[in-house]
Amino acid sequence: MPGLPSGWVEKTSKSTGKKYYFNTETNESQWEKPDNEEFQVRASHLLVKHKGSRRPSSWKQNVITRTEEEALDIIKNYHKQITSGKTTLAALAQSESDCNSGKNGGDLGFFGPGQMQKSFEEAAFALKINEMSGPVYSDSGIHLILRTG
Ligand SMILES: O=C(N[C@H](Cc1nc2ccccc2[nH]1)C(=O)O)c1cc2ccccc2s1
Repeated sequence: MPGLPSGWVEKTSKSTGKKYYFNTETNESQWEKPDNEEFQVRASHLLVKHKGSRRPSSWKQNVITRTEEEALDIIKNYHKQITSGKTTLAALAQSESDCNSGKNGGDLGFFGPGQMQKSFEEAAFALKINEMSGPVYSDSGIHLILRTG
C-alpha cells in the first residue's frame, strides 16, 4: 500500500463500511492512517507574500500590497544572499518571512503527503536533505524551501 508503513493494510469495517487500518504483524487495528516516518520530510521555508496571496497579511505587514513580480525579485535576492553564504535561510526567515514559522527560523517540523499545499509538498519532497529550492509558488505566495530532515 503506497505510503503505509510495512505490515499495515487498509480494510473496510463490515459493520460501518468505514476504512480502518490493520497491522498483520501485530494484529492491532486503528481508525486513523498510520503515520509513515519514511514518507515524511522536515523543512524550513522563507515566504514572501504578495497582494494575490490567499491571506495577504502577516506579522510584518497588516496589508500586503506588493505585486507577485516584486515578491519574485525579493525572493531571488534572498536566494542569492543564501547561496553566496552571506546569510542563512533561518536568519532571513526570522526577520523577513511573511509566515509565522519565521519566528522559529522557518522550521515547519516533519510533514507527510497531504499536509501542505501540493506545490509546496512536491517541491519539498523533491529536495535532498540540506538542499534548498528555487522560488516555489503556492496560494500563500513565493517560498524558498530548505529540506532539513
Ligand atoms: O500556513 C502557515 N502560515 C501561513 C503562510 C504559509 N503558507 C504555507 C504553505 C506551505 C507551507 C508553509 C506555509 N506557510 C500564513 O501565515 O498565512 C503556517 C504557519 C506555521 C507556523 C509554525 C509551524 C507551521 C506553520 S504553517
